[in-house]
Amino acid sequence: MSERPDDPEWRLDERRARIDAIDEQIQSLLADRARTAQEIARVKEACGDTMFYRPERERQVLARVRARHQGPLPEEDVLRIFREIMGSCLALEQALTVAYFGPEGSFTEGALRKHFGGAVAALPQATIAEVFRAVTAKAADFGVVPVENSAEGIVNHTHDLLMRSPLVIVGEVVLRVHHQLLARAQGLDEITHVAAHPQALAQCRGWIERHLAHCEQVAVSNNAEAARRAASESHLAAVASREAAAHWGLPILAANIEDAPDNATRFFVIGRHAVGPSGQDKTSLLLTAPHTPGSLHALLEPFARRGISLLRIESRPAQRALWEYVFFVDIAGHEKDPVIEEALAELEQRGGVVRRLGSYPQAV
Ligand SMILES: O=C(O)C(=O)C[C@]1(C(=O)O)C=C[C@@H](O)C=C1
Repeated sequence: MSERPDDPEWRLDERRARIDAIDEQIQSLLADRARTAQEIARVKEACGDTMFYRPERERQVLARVRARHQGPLPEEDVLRIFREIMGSCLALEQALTVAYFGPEGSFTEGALRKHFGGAVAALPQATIAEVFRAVTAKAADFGVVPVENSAEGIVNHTHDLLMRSPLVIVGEVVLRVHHQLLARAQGLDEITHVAAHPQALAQCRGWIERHLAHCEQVAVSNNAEAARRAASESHLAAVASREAAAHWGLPILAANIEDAPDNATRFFVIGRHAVGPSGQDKTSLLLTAPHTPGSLHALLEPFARRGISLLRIESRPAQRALWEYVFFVDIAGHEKDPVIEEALAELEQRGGVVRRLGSYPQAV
């Protein structure tokens, strides 16, 4: 090895030696952190506490990472690395199984990995109802289901299941959604059919009208299924994710074809046990109001009077009587916050609360 500082080879070797030394420190700190998580597990066990996964604490750790962040790595990348570290530490405490609306390569799996990292066992389910069933039957510890899309609105099926299920919401995940056109065809003119979930077709309506006006649109149960078909049918293109392209070895004929560039999907993490406050929480509620003038106003007024922010309100048929509606309401804060406790007690007294669906940390 040359020793001259102006020699490029010497400069490269010198910096690589620095990276080797830094890696050694990172690895030793990671082992320290992992051993500390194991100690935490023993403390929890000693108190008879079997809740090893603590979404509220994870939210606080990630909020600290974000507050400290100064680059040069992108903030999203640093957050992802810390999520993985926590996920691996948690796996030393307890092996988790998480059911999700599959199949493999679906956006819901992407949301699961964003939230839990790579260390949990992921269990794909054919329907959203199966995800609820797996968690209720303890075949999985948690479940991940889609809730709403910024372009197409709410996922009705998830809301109808939440209405009937004893499970609680323990987390939310927001995922930027990009759609790719996948096909084995050489060019767009060879394609005769374009397949996807109806919501994905709707999210790419403009692009499809401009570039695939000659094609028949095929609605399928999910985009991963569309990709599976595109892998064997050469004149069929699928609208699906990059993960699906990799999974089926399909070329991407056109990238990011969604009409709205800020297209995002929100997911709920569902579980059997309530989550404590993190300091940055949301509470989801199922409310009802009689068919009388001003009843919706009266329902929301206890929140407004106390300065509690209303984040979302959706109405759904109550499934009890024709034209009876329930409201899915998200407010800022945790149900244990004194002002929220007060507002809920007032509403409960009036019969306005059907169910508390859960308090959970806001998505990072
Ligand atoms: O703080 C805890 O309770 C831990 O178990 C440690 C830890 C972490 O790695 O930081 C791991 C898992 C929990 O979900 C939250 C945090």
